[in-house]
Amino acid sequence: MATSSVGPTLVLGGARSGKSSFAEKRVETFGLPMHYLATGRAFDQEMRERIVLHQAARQGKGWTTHEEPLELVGLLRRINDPGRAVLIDCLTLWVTNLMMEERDMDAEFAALAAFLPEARSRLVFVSNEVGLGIVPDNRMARDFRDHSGRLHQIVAEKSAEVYFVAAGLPLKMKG
Ligand SMILES: Nc1nc2c(ncn2[C@@H]2O[C@H](COP(=O)(O)OP(=O)(O)OP(=O)(O)O)[C@@H](O)[C@H]2O)c(=O)[nH]1
Repeated sequence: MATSSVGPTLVLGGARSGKSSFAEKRVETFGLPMHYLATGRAFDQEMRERIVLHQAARQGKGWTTHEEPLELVGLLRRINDPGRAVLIDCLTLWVTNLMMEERDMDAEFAALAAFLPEARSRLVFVSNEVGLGIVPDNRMARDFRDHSGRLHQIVAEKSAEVYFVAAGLPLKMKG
């Protein structure tokens, strides 16, 4: 089975850094049917409003939306096709959701790492860089920071391109 000749892209950045819109524009340049894989969950009114705004921003631009908070690898496998671009927004919320469900993080990350070399779709992952501040004072936040950092290293190692976005400006770190 043919794999995409272009490896994944990873786009990291802080909250409201512009990482998602940079990633969306990147996907639009591929000239492929565009799939948006949302890992976010509308757990409160604020998040519901944010999601509605994101959906409105994508409206009419040819995106197909998939909502999958947990089974990221399963969905990526189901829509795996060299004629598609898939934007995964975002890994951070996937980590949050896995932690809430007390999933085996090592097993989940290993499954993603195993899938990436077989990926046929053109993949762009978005994630929050959460490790730059002071050490969080509670265990769960420290675990979240550590899981996110580990996952970023795994995905970056398998990616063809890695960007860091700050203040709307992308810095290319790999590729
Ligand atoms: N369930 C669901 N979630 C969505 C949808 N569209 C966007 N989202 C989620 O909204 C999240 C982004 O929310 P924001 O808080 O506005 O983004 P941000 O990280 O602060 O901002 P940027 O730095 O610009 O990315 C993404 O991680 C998605 O998972 C959708 O159609 N359905």
